[in-house]
Amino acid sequence: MWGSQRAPFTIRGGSAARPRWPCAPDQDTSLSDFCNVVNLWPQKVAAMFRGCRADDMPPHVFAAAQSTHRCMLASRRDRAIVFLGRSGSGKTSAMRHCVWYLASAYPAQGSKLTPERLDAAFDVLHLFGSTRTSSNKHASRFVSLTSLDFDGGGALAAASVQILLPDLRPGQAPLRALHTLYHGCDGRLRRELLFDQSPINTPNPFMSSTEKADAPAEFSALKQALQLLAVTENEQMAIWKIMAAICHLGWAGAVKANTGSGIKYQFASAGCWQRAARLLGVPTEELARAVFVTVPTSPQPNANLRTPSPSNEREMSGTEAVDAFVTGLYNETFNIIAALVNRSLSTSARTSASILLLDSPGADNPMCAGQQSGAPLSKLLSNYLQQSGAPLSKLLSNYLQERLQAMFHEALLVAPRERYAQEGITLDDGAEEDWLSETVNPGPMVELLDKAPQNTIVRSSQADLRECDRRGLLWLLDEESMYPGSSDDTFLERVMSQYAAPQHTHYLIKKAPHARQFVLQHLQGTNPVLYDVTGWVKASRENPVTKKSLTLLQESQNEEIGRLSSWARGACGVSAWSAAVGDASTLRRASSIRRTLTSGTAGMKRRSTALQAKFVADGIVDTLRRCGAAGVHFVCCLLTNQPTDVGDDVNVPLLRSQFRGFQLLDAARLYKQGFPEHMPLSEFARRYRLLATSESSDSDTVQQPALSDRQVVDDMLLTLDLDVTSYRLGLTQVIAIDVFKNIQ
Ligand SMILES: Nc1ncnc2c1ncn2[C@@H]1O[C@H](COP(=O)(O)OP(=O)(O)OP(=O)(O)O)[C@@H](O)[C@H]1O
Repeated sequence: MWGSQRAPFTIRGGSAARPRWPCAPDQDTSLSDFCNVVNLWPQKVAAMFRGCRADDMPPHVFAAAQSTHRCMLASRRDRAIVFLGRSGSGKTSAMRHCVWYLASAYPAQGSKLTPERLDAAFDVLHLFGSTRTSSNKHASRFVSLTSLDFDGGGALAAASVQILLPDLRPGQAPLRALHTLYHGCDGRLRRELLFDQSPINTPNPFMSSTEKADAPAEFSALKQALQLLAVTENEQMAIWKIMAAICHLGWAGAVKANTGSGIKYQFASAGCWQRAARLLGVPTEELARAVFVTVPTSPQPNANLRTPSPSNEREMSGTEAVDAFVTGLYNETFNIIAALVNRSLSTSARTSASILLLDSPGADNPMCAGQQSGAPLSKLLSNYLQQSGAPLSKLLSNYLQERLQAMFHEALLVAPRERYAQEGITLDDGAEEDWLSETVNPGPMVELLDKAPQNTIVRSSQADLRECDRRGLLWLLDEESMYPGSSDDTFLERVMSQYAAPQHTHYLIKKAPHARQFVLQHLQGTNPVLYDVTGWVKASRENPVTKKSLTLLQESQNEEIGRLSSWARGACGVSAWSAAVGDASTLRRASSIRRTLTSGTAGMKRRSTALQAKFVADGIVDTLRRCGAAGVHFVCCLLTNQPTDVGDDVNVPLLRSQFRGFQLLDAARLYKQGFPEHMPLSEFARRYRLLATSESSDSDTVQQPALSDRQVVDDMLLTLDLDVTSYRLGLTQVIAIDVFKNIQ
């Protein structure tokens, strides 16, 4: 069921069949329409797109992949597709559809990069890197930057996946892979992983007890996928052992030890502790030391001292230490998985340009997860304020969504207008004021979150000084985490005094009635999220216990575990990301993000969790910018229902709020009323002079300076008898809508 072809936002029959619509506002050639993605047999659907003209393509996510491939081939430059949308709206699925389409439409002869292998790679990554939330059963917990590298003929020759900002904490949200392993592994493996000795009646904070029935099938599918990726039995066993150790540490728990002097912690269950140590291949004492030794026994420092010093060792309880250690172990496992996936996808083939696909955890709003369709916003907000607020990790993923929305705003709303202004063309679309308004611009929210402190102050007034002193929330959090006298309350106080009423940014942030809570109006106020800052100051610095897990794994007496963890580090460089080994363009990109993370301020702030999110976002935006002004395509995925909606009817208020939040109508209006195609005058004259029969098409006239070019092109356009409303002649460019492709 397709939306009508040229109408920009057509939604047809959005009821039961499929509740989500990926659409692709494509900057280069056409603005793809909204559509219902109906999973007809994908091969049949894919066949409709191969070799199809841009304007003949039905609105589908395959069209985004096809036109991006065409642009990449024509320009010989990297191109990118960015998937935007709220959590559960289908970004990951749409990204996987694009990868599947490109792998099956453009295979290189004899290449191992089959659609099945790529599918297996994403199955594995998403099984290890997703968790269950109220809006999505399999919500991604990491950013993936997939690079599909094509040879000169446009065939897929290599691929890689960079993993950024993994937010995988078994103590906070049960992770799918642990659940699948524990409930899905068979008798013999179960004994080897010592699960037969586990205290089944003791609750385990790292595992959920729901939906056990699917686990065996899911586990055997996981093993098959790993096999397809050429992960050996020994490597698989090493991974299972680390994960089983995490489960045993969950049962082991922590208690205060009776030492007489100061506070000390130890494992509550000696049996589970020993089993975890056995599986990891480390001495039991070594394991206990790694987990508990940094938990301080000294009294609290004087609260009045504000001398900078890393402070997250303060007040760490035994349970927090176990959580931090397990988080480190799980992240190392995920790092190993990403390195194995990349080993299986990398090739030594020469490549000429790439398509980058960016998928990230979607903007999340717990308020919407529990809403009834059509309820007034004020009612929702007051219900919502009774709930518990979102943690720091949610703020960091919502921050990345704001950065990506800012890119969308820049590419589809700001850049075209700047081009019209430079070319001396006025556009009467009646939206000038809306567009300039701060409230429909993601910029102020991004500034509120990440504005860097200014060292050099040139001021003329007190107001200037205040403005210079203002720094983003992430920077404030970093500063507070450095001072012994600071707390979550002092952090919130500083944020409120800098940004809430009576400051001019008051429309972006509000204090909530409960202590330590505030609301941020994400995505132009369409996605208000309630945050609770409890524990943020501590969480904003890397926990030293988390790092201990890597050392322990590298020193493991289990040869395979030691080898894999050292190799994965070597292959991937730093913990926050993983890249392919082998392909030059991928390495270039990976190392450019690594440079962003390790040099300058980012390098100095590498222990700051909050600021690392900013620097990773900077790296992603830089990488995408290298694809050029028209090189980034956006696929916006829309949620049509909330999990709690009754029936299958489309939730219209929800849909409207996403349209506003993603600025889709503004972008469509500008596209329709503006002139999205543009070409330098000389290029136009060179390309089309044979079609124009006037004298001006004489070859030597094309060499004349800019003014003559303009005359030449003017004559040509008249000779070509084009609709005068479909183009404008700028100072240096012809800008047009639906012209270039029609006169070929
Ligand atoms: N076009 C579609 N039609 C119907 N269901 C879909 C469609 N696309 C995705 N889904 C289903 O919706 C659910 C959420 O999809 P997905 O995980 O891709 O969302 P997401 O936007 O990546 O979420 P998150 O940001 O939380 O990772 C999955 O169960 C998926 O199978």
